[in-house]
Amino acid sequence: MGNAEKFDWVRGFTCDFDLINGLSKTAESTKRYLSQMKGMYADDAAFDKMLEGGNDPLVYEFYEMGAPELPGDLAFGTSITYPGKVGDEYFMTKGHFHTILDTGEVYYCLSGHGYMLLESPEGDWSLQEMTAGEAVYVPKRYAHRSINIGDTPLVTFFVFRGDAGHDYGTIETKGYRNLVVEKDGKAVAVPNPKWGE
Ligand SMILES: O=P(O)(O)OC[C@H]1O[C@](O)(CO)[C@@H](O)[C@@H]1O
Ligand SMILES: [Fe+2]
Repeated sequence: MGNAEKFDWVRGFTCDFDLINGLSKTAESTKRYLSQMKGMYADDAAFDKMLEGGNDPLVYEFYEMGAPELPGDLAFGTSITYPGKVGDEYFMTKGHFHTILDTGEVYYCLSGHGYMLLESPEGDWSLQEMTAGEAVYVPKRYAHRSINIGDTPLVTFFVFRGDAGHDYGTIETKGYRNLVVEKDGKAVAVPNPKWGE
């Protein structure tokens, strides 16, 4: 049974999410493996090397609970980005704009350490630091990507409008203007050499 049928979106329901690892015993997660992110990391050689020998690390997973795609419903769940790097670039989600660009989102960090990378279509961007207990507001119009800069899973709980939708087109074609890499043991933002390609 899929998540949409498991939960009563009309009369209400409860669902568990672990505070440390973010996983649910009730809902099924959606998993994204490294092979599904081809071209998204700056270092293609390091990317290909990590997939050698049939390896395909799990980069992140999240819960699509099956919220009705309507303006009055709320999609929510946890998102778990695992620790790791491709070359010197930290593991991250693909990231997306909302199809209805004028819709925001809230993320509350349950555990781990990372950044939410925000970027508007006009190129305004920022990194919002996430540690347990911090909430990040993703304003309408901003693309958002979670980046794990720690060595434990980065676990967040998110909520957004049910009909917002995910627009991956821009991110998959142009990318983000900046990347977050490890330099001298620190996480720093650097210009994305592939941006606009
Ligand atoms: O869209 P991406 O970057 O693959 O990541 C999915 C994440 O975005 C969300 O849709 C929340 O915006 C969650 O489902 C999950 O945290
Ligand atoms: Fe979103």
